[in-house]
Amino acid sequence: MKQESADQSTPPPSLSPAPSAQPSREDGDPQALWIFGYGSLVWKPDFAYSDSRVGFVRGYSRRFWQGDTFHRGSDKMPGRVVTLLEDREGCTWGVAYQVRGEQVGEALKYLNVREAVLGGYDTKEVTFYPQDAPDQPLTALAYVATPQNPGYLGPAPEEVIATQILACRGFSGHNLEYLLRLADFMQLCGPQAQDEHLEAIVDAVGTLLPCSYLPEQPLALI
Ligand SMILES: N[C@@H](CCC(=O)N[C@@H](CS)C(=O)NCC(=O)O)C(=O)O
Repeated sequence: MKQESADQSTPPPSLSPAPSAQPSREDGDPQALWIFGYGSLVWKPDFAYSDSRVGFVRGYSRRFWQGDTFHRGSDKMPGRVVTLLEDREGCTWGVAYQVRGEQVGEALKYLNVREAVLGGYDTKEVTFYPQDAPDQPLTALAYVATPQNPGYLGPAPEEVIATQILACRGFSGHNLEYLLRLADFMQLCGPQAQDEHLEAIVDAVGTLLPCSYLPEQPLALI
């Protein structure tokens, strides 16, 4: 699933902040960039940033349809991680991180390895709506695994996805941790943030692990 690393140390021209899409910046930093996270980036960005906002993107649904043979799985037992599926009715909650100045190149260089080279993700421009100011949308960069990438697994019944998640681990930890940290984030976002696909997989995990207790309250993992 490894991809040739493209030179992604500078943002695509289309992401040069358009004045209408970006709040005014005190220092007029032309290199400021927003990066939208909706999977592990939600709890583990692992790059320096200047600001972060909880919010959502419209027109996409989150799905555990990307295979992962490095972070949460292996070549023999690929784990499942999330990608975005274009869906006119879809809405996906996550976190947008603002990187500025030298942070931009450092973040893009790091994410190119973590997401593109190791994860099979491509970059895509999305419109992000901050939870606290949905009338002031931001242009952001998202990492999306398309069906054309070699690690793409595609749709499967949530029970099958849960079974796969329970059986896999990789260099970043168990696939179940990935699922539960994302579920925790969604619980913290509040009742307006729903993700039926994620909830169905967590429920299926609870059914498959009758001995385990999945608390109603967030696990406070993040
Ligand atoms: N691009 C999505 C998904 C990112 C994601 O989960 N990528 C995997 C790569 S396959 C990763 O970084 N995993 C690190 C981990 O599982 O701790 C996001 O914005 O969060």
